[in-house]
Amino acid sequence: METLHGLVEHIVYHNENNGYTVLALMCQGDEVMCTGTMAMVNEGEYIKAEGDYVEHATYGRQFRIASFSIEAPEDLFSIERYLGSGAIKGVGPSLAGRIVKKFKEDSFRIIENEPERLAEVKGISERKAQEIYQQFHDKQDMRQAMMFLSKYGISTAYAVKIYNEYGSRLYDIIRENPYQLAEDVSGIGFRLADDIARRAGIGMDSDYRIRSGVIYVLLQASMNGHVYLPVEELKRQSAEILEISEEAVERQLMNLSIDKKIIIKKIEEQSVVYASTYYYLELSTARMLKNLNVKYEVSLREAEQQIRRIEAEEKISLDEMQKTAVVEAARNGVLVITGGPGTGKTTTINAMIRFFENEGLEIRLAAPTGRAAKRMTEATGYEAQTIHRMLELSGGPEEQAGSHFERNEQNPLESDVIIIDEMSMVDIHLMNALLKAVMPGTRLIMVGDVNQLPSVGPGNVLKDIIQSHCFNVVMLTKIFRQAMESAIIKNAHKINDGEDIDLEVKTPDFFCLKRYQAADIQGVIIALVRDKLPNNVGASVNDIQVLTPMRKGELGVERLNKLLQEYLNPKDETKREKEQGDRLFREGDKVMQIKNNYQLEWEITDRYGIPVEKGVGVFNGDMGRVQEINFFAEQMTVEFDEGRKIVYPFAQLDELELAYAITVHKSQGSEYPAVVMPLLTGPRMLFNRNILYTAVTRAKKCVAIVGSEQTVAQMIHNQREQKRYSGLAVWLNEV
Ligand SMILES: Nc1ncnc2c1ncn2[C@@H]1O[C@H](COP(=O)(O)OP(=O)(O)OP(=O)(O)O)[C@@H](O)[C@H]1O
Repeated sequence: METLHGLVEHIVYHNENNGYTVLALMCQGDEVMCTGTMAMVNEGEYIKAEGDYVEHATYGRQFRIASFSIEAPEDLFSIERYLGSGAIKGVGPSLAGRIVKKFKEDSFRIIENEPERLAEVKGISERKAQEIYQQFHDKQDMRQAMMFLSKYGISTAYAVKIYNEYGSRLYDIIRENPYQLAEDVSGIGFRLADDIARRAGIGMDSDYRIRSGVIYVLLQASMNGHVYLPVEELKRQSAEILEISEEAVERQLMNLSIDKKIIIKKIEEQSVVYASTYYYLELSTARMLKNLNVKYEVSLREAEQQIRRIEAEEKISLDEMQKTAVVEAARNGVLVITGGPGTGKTTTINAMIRFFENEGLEIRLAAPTGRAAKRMTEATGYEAQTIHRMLELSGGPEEQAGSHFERNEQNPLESDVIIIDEMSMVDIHLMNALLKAVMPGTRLIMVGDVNQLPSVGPGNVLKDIIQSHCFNVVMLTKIFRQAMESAIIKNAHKINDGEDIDLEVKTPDFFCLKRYQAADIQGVIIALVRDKLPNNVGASVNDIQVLTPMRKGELGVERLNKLLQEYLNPKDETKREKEQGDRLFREGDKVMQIKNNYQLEWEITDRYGIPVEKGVGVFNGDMGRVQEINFFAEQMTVEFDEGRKIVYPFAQLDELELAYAITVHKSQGSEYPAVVMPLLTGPRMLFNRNILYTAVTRAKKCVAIVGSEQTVAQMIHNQREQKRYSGLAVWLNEV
């Protein structure tokens, strides 16, 4: 380790998120380039830096700072320079000069201890003197806080957030109840808080710890799609992660309930526990949906006449159920249309659009994902948006809390009819947000396939709405002749009905290559994706999607991605790589965003690189390609659909994953020209009908199964699904 003392001459780069800084330091007349994690450092400051010189491939000799501290400037010139550096807002070089001229070496002491005397300087009012003191003080406060927090192993990025949230209260909070952080500071969860608590010497049986742990378990459950947990399940899981007894957990449930952090309810004779927010989310969703369900007087005779006209114009003859769907859509505030592939959902939507258009009503179409919206637009010739966009999502500084929808109860959508496609993917959060923006008097038509996997986010919205029996539901069951010609659609329906499919016949659009060793299967997958399928289906290698039920194992997402990356985008001197934990990203890689982020900004540029459109938000399941890795700026640029480019600071790369292979769960709502699916062995919970059905229905032109035909048969007959705890159907019947 070496020590440098010097003046921060220039800050070349500073990443707000993680504190990573590149700066030029003047040390005895020499300029030294330094890099390091520094939350708070300003041009014009003196620092003492400890670290080592390293040789950087591109930027040459640099000093890598391991730790640093701010030193008081020694001479008048330096004091003046610091004050005038912009570190204190409202003090520029000339004012700094006047302050130093007046107070000389005493300048800092005066600012700190007798700030009122600053007003003796020309151009400084009493108020300004106070402001200068405040800023000077805040800076020192913050520095002190950073030092304190670093003792608890808290990174600079979190330290800044904690400081901004609590100010000087942070000392008490860290010492007494660091679990508070998990509630207030985005990005800090129970695990991290627990770690801090351990360092602060807080006991395993602390009340705060147990309460925070219980909330954490409920939050984890919501990430697995549950809106609540049965009380027994909650006690068991909490006791397990907290390593304490279930009785100790039970004692805190009452306290949490008194504090309104949780709500305990009875559902079908069973005691269940909700995190409060989820309870109110479900309850208000139920209320709003019920309020929307008004009946409209529509004469059946006139409606049928209308439909006949549409049939003639569109040269189509609607099936009885399709006609019923159109009539019911006109008569009800809320309508659900559900059916499998090829049962005429899109055709029905089209007929409805014509029907409402003829009535002079204003219509809006939307779907939960960008891809689904795009497909809806193509199929109807009517512009469809994502639900997020329709509700005018606008980002804010804090995840979730700061971002909000411009369209809500105060500013509802002005539309007579709203048609939502791919409803199975809508979770309780999005449903609630949607309903807030839809006023009674608007017709809401929800279209989807209830046999698809439920939404990734919590809730079982479509299924619950259907099972509540509170609304009109039209089930389309007939598969149209044209659709019948597709082996994909035929087999999808067989799978859904629990019938075996014939894997002996190989058709170009549906075949099974039998292999019984994982290594063989891997080899076949590579050959299919890289060599065979692109030509056969007329798509690029990147459009062909490997879907697997699992994450782990030789045929799980993680292993397959490493393998496919090696073969489809191999190491190459011209492609930069970035390792992040156990992931390796390479320029050109196919990647997927794995959580909703309402803040990340995207930009679409024209061919000269000039931005033509900007926006915020990237969502769980969005796929893109790594365009550039930039080590100097510590960031990676990913290009998503429609050319939306997003710059990820390296610290945020954990929101991305390779996507050559993805789980079937993540594929919901997307369609691919060809789907390749390894199916050998795996847990029964994942190798079920629902998963197979969802995977098969993602393919437009070709399904290639590689593995064991017996596994396929077992999946068709395994109706076991992962249970989802959600109460929407119950509240729909109670409100
Ligand atoms: N009433 C009808 N008479 C004849 N053909 C129809 C009728 N309704 C739909 N079809 C045809 O059946 C096929 C499937 O219809 P459509 O695309 O509307 O179904 P879908 O349920 O939206 O399917 P997917 O979920 O696969 O998109 C299409 O080729 C369509 O032209």
